[in-house]
Amino acid sequence: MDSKLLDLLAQRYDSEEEIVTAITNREAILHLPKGTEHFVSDLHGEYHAFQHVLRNGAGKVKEKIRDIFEGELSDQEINEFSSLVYYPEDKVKLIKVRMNNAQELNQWYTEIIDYMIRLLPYVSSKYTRTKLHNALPKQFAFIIEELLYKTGDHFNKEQYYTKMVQQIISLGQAEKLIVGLAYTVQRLVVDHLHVVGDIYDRGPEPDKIMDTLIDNHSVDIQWGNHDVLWIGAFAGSKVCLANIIRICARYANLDIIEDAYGINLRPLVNLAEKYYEDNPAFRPKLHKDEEMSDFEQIQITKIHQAIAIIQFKLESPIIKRRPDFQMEDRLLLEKVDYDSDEITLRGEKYPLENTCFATVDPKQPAALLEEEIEVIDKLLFSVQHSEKLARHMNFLMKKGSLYLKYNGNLLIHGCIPLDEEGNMAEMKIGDQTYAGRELLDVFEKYVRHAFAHVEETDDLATDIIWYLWAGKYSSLFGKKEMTTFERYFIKDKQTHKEIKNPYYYLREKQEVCRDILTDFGLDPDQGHIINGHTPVKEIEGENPVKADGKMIVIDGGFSKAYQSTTGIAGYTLLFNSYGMQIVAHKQFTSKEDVLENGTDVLSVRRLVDKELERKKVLETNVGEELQQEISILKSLLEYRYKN
Ligand SMILES: O=P(O)(O)OC[C@H]1O[C@](O)(COP(=O)(O)O)[C@@H](O)[C@@H]1O
Ligand SMILES: [Mn+2]
Repeated sequence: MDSKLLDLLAQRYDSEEEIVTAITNREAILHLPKGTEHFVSDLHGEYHAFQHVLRNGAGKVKEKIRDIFEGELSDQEINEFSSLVYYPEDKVKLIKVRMNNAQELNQWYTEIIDYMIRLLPYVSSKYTRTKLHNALPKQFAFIIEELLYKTGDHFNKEQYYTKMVQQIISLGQAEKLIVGLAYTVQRLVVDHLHVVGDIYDRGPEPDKIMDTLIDNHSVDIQWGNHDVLWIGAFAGSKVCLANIIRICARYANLDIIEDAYGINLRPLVNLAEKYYEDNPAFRPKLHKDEEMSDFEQIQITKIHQAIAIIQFKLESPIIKRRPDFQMEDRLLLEKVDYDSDEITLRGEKYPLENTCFATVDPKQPAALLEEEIEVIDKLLFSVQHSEKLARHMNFLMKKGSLYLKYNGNLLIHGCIPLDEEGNMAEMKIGDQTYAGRELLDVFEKYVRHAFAHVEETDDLATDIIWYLWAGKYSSLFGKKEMTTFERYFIKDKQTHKEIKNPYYYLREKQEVCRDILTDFGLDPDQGHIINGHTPVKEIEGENPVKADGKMIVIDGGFSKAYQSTTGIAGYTLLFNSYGMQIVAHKQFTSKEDVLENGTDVLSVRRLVDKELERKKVLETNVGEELQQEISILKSLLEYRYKN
C-alpha cells in the first residue's frame, strides 16, 4: 500500500495497541451471526402501512417479546407491550390517561423499564457491545448500560439499580427513557433495510416515507419506475414531470405537489380552467372512504386533462429524436382522425370517447400552445427549486441504484429484459448494443448524468430516464408499451393490455434465474433474485416464491388501490442468519387500532431458504468490507511497527 496513505491512516490509529484493537474487533465481528435484512417494495406513498411494518420489524419485534415473556405475560399483555415498542410516544400517552394516580403510573414505569432492560440483551445478542452502544439513545447510554449489567449474578447491586430506576422516574425522565429504549429495540431487530422500489405515486404520503428513510440507520434503495419518474422530473425531463402531476391528479394527491413540495400549480389550474370541462375518464380515483366535494373533483378533472394532453404532446418529439427507443407506435396524437374522433392502431379503427383535444391542432397535434409551454416551464422551475424535493431526490440518488448485489442476492425492482428464448434482450443506444447487466449499467450511467446536469432538458440522458418509465427494454417497466392514452380514450379493453416482457413468465424457471445471477457475477447456487413491481395475486393462489426458491417477488401491494387484486397488504422478506422468510401482511387498519386494541397486522411467514449453518458476518458484504479493512490495518501495523 502507498506509504503516503499509510502515513495518513497512522494519524487515525497512532499506536500499536490501537491498530491491534481495531483488527481484533473486526475479526471478532466477522464471526458473529449476520444481521437481519428486511426487504420491502412498492410502498406507493402508503406511509402508515409502511411505518407499521417497519416498526414491528415484519413481526419480529413481537416474536422476540414472546420468546422472552411467554408464560409470564398474557397474550393481551404481550400485545400491549408490543404496541408500546412500535409506537412508544402514543402508547405512553394512552396509558397515562388510564392511570388513577402517580403511584400507579410509577409502578408501571418501573415494570416497563424492567421489561425493556430484559428484552434489550436478547435483541442485541448477535451484535458487539459497540453496536449496541451506538444504537442507544445518547443521553441515556450510561444509565442503560449500567442497568444492562444487572442481569446475571450481580445480585448485591440490586439496590443500586432499583435506586437508579427510581431516580429516573422521580426526575421525570422515565417516559423519555422508555421511548428511547423502544426505538433501540426496533433498530436492533432489523439491521438493514432494502427498499426494492416504488416509494412514489398512487398513495398520499411518499414525502413522509422519504423522511423516514432518511432517518433510518441503514438503508438502500433500488429505484422503481415511479421513483425514476420523480428523479426524471427533477433532472429536467418535462415529460416525466407531466407524468408525476398527471398521476397525482388521477389519485387525488395534488397535495403532494402543492403542500408537501411547495410547487405552484396556479398556472396549470388557470390553463385547465380555460380549456377543459368535466370528463368522466379523468375524474380522480378516490378510495372507498375518501370524500370530496363535486367542485373539487371537477377542478382536479380539468387539471388531469390539461396535464395529460401536455404529456402526450411532449412524448412526440422524444420518440422522433430517439429512433433507438423504437416507440414510433406511440405517436398516438398523430394517428387520431380529429373530424371523426377515431384512431387507427395497427390497422384497426377505434372510436374515441371522452376526448379533450381543445388545445390540439389537427395539423400539428404534438405542438404545444404557448400557454402550455409556459405552464410546463414554470412547473419545471418550481420543481427544481423545491428545497424539500431536492433533499429527497438527492437521497434517492445517494442511496439508490438501478439494481444492487447484496450478500449474494440480486435486488431489482422490475426485470432483466429477455427475449422469448430467455436470452438477454438487446437494445441499441447510439452505435452500441447492450444487454443484461451492461444495459442496466448504461441506463444507470445516464440517470446519474441527467441528475448531475439538471439544466439539460432534451439530451439523451434525460430522455433515457423517461425511457426507463415507459420503454420496451426498460428494466423497470418491463412491458411492451404503456397504454395510458388507450385507457383514457378507447373503450375496447383489448387496447389497454400491456404485454409483459417474457421475463415475467420465464422467471418461473430456475435455469433462467441462474443465468441472470451468473450474468451479474453472482453465485447461482447461493443467490436469489428479489423483485418488486408486479403485484402477486395471492387471491388467485399465486406464489411469491418462484423458480424453486431462486426468485422472490415481494410486491403484495402496500398500495390500497391494488389490494383488491392481491388480497393482502404486502409481502416483505426477512433474511437473517438462519435463512430467508417471506412475510405476508394482512390489511393494516390504522395505528389507532393497534394502539387501542393491541390488534396487530397478522403476518404469515413462509420459509424460503434455510441455511444449513448459521450465516456469519464473514459471508456478507459487510464482512467483505471488514476483511479489506483488516488487511489495510495489518499493512499499517507492518509498516509502522514491524519494520
Ligand atoms: O393503475 P393506473 O394508475 O392506471 O396505472 C397503470 C399504469 O401503471 C403501471 O402499471 C406502472 O405502475 P406500477 O409500477 O405500479 O405497475 C403501468 O404499466 C400502467 O400503465
Ligand atoms: Mn413498479
